[in-house]
Amino acid sequence: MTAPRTLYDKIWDDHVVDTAEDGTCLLYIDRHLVHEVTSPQAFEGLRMAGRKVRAPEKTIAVPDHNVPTTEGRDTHIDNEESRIQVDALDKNARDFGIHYYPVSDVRQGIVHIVGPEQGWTLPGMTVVCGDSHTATHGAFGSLAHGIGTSEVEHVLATQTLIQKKSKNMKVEITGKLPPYVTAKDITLSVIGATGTAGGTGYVIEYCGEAIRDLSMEGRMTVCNMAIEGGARAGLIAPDEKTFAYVKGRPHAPKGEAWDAALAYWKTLFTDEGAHYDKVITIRAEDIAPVVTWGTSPEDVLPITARVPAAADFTGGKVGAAQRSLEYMGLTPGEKLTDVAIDAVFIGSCTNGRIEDLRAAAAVLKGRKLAPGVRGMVVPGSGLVRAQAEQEGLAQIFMDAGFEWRLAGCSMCLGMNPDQLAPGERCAATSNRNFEGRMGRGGRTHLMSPVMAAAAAVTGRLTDVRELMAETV
Ligand SMILES: CC(C)[C@H](C(=O)O)[C@@H](O)C(=O)O
Ligand code: SF4
Repeated sequence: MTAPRTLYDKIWDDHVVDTAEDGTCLLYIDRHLVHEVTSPQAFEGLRMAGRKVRAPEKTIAVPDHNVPTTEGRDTHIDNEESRIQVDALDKNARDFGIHYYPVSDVRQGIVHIVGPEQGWTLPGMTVVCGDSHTATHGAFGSLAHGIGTSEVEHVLATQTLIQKKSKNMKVEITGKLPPYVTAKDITLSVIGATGTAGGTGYVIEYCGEAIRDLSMEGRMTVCNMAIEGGARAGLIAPDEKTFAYVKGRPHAPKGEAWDAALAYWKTLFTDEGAHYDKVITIRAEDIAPVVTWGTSPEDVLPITARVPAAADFTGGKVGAAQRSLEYMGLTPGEKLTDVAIDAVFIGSCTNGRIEDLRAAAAVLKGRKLAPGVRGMVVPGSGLVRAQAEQEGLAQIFMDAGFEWRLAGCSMCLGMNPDQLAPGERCAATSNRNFEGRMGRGGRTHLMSPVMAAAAAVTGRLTDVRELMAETV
């Protein structure tokens, strides 16, 4: 009998090619996702060394960060730096013969939305990308994490990665989520409880009834933010929902290969009695719709709370809270629901999938954006966009006064024309509220799609449960 193993242990063991004396391993990589920002030097390195991409059939590229989300971007991008990066990806994809979804392709979108959608992300795989939110793919029970540009080159050239194993952490969410409390509230609440360094050195496995109850899209939202809690990766054991989601996707196995894959995937769970180095348990019933008030994703509070004072904190956090409050332009003691907003952003790899858009549209149906508030909905991929149009969601957003955009990272980070003006305050469904993240001087409050939609209607941070208790 082998010792009981965690899900992470199993995936790790199945990918080790070689182990050095100090425990460092060479891991085989099953999928390498590539975007325009972190790949140009890596491809340049290959060119200079006269090397090829080792496994072009396992390498998938898509431009997402720098692309404008308005029409015309397939023929021209105004910003020179963005244009150079997108053009370089076009050329590298062609020259090295990897899979590619250019902006003109309806399948283009945010890399972490495209991978699962196209069936590139499968249970039990190792998935890497030069991007921290690669953690998203862990929702399938795959070991997925971000890598740096020199590692991107290493994976391109060898299809392997040098890694040290992390420790195991279990985050269990017991019980059932209350109404209007979502996957986003789970993941933000976990970070609120553990802090942005709480997961440092760990791979988190999320489990428990509330996680099992989530759809695949909700599970992706949870794993997406594992990195915001400092973890190397987030994982959820695959189950029938996972298999149903994957089945029939363009790059999922078919026929006998499917049966063989399924038999393996069913072994991907943590054995009874396996050891976790750290365990955190949260009751789903205790999770409220939350928003962030500060400039770190750990600055999380229930929407029913008031803006904290720096003095409420201890140690280094006192100064950090003071700076956050100043940057965010907030007054201690003010009710969060009294904080007025200027903009609403619905999108990103955290919450830019079809279920997110359905949830936001259900709140916005028959309602309008508050006067003076600008709203933008940016689907996570061209296919999500097409689906939302077909279901009539796009019309609901436009009727409410939102701009309906093309797919990309958009406002989530200020690398493209979608940005906040200095001082503008935004209710956002993305994952980072850092200073200047959405544009210089811009202020970001992170929340779920239903909470962002509720804020859009009232023009201030809002408890979606109260809004939905009113009749339209
Ligand atoms: C640009 C990219 C390297 C970056 C990341 O790694 O996460 C971005 O996606 C982000 O969300 O900040
Ligand atoms: S949507 Fe935001 S978080 Fe996700 S990859 Fe793009 S920039 Fe990073």
